[in-house]
Amino acid sequence: MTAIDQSKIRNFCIVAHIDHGKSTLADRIIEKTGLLTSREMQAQVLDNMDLERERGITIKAQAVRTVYQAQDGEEYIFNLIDTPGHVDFNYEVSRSLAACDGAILVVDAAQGIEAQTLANVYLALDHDLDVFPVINKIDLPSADPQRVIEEIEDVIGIEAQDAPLISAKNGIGIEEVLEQIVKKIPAPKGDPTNPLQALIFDSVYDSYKGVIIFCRVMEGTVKKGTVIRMMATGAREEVVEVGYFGAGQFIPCEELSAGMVGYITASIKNVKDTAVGDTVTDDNNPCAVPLPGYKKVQSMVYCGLYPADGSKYPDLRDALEKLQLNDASLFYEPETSVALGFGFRCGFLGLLHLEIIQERLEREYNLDLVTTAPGVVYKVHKTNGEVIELTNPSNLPDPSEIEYMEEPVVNAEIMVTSEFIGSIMELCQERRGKYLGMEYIEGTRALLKYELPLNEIIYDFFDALKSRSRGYASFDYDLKGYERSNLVKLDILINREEVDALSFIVCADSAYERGRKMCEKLKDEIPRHLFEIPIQAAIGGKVIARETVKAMRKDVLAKCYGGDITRKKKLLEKQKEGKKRMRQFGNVEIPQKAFMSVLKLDDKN
Ligand SMILES: Nc1nc2c(ncn2[C@@H]2O[C@H](COP(=O)(O)OP(=O)(O)OP(=O)(O)O)[C@@H](O)[C@H]2O)c(=O)[nH]1
Repeated sequence: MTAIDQSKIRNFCIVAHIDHGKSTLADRIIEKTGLLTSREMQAQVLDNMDLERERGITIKAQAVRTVYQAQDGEEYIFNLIDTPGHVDFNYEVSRSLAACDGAILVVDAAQGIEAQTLANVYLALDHDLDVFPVINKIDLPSADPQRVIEEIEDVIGIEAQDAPLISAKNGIGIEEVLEQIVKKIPAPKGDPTNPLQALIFDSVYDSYKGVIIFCRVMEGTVKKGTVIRMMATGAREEVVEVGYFGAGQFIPCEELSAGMVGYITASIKNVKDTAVGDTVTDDNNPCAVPLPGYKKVQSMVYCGLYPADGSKYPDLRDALEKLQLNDASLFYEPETSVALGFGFRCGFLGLLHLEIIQERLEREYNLDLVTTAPGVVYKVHKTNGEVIELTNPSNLPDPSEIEYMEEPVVNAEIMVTSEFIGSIMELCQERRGKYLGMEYIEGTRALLKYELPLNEIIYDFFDALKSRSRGYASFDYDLKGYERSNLVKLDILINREEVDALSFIVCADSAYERGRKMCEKLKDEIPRHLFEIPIQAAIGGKVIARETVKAMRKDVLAKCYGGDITRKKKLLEKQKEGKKRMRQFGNVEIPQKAFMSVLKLDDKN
């Protein structure tokens, strides 16, 4: 097969605020375009595809190739690269954008620009992508496309007068979007005869093929037999297959050359070797420098994961190992807790990432988990000059050994309608936010800029934001760096014994308040026992708050007058079920929910 004409390739992504219709538009684009160019059809690549179909690969690809027959009579290859839609994955988003030459900006015709629209579009413009807007959901009665066009021009400053007005849901205006992709997104550049330089923007593990690298070739050519080297990780392997992904399957091809997007397999065993953002080069003819922008992923949020049933520890270890095969940003190491026994300290990109992993462990691996409160990474500067990165509050050195501590802070942008500005500012203030400024957009909405400590937003900030703005606020943030702060460790004592898994780090100014609320929460969560249970919050041995769970005999059958044995059985079963989720600590049983209770302390929620 002869090389593909670079001028007929378009590499792009779709950026949008959540729910503005990105996935629906992507589906429509794929639906209205073909799988192969007419020349490829004759070459019978389809034989290879059946093989893939038999194996039933169901990996969701980060990049889909389709072929569009344009109005100028030419065939264009579209590579649609997916970008994750959540701030937790901002780095992955930036690498996906770096693999594109242009972006479609989808904006909801009724809602207009939102915080994520701005964050994503600025990210795309930062990567020098050509961005063109599309107004979606024009079928909605509340749609006001003209207002949204003006908003895009005023706020973002890009031309929007000829933006296609579409309904992705009803398939209206899609043809115009396809034509604009051809006209407004530039063809890729790069020389196929240069040394290989390809950007990894995603990789997935397949038990049969090994790691499948999704990449954009910037310079040079890669084919079966090329010995490739990942420049940052140093991994080296011979290429087994190259190809692209289309119509739900992997389609092998002869080579990937400059400007193309596709996949490479090379019997690599671990996604850790193929880090997102790394550069693939030819080991025998390497490029001079790697592509810019590579960053090692860093966990932002840590928590302890423990099996509810201690005997399931090996199962949890196996499950984490399997998940990590496919998720290089998941970190874990064994730890022990006095309260919870053997488990793991795990690191995540953010709370959403944590929730996804927790959910997968529970659903796919059938594990009952106890999760300790998530926390951020603190930097502890000790008096002897040593700096510790603290991921588990229990490991905090003795206060006499601490010179000072630092915590991560973020730059946050909150978009909100004017009537809620007051209550959102109040919320940011409560969360130790530093006000940076405010911009009005279209008169009725404002973009608030705050600097906030990360540990104030990983808990219930998003929920609080939503409830205080009746769902109207949207939010985006970026890690800024570390700042010195007056922090203390708050310990919780139940029945006069410290429960290490409940300790957390908190700003000294709000320690009293947090301690009090925490005790109140725990009082509600911990069931009554045969004896009285004091719940105390303490800093460095000094008790600052106390609640008591009164003694009571718990008789679940008390409600069952009459002799309905099935009903009794059901209740006893239910109680047994509840038991599994409890942790025995000393004489006290603590339900799993209690360990997460530090998360929801906002009164106004
Ligand atoms: N009325 C109307 N609804 C639409 C249109 N396009 C998408 N939707 C709906 O809007 C919702 C969100 O659409 P998605 O395509 O999932 O949005 P998204 O931006 O991909 O959202 P995330 O995947 O959550 O980031 C879905 O319920 C769609 O059915 C449209 O043109 N008109």
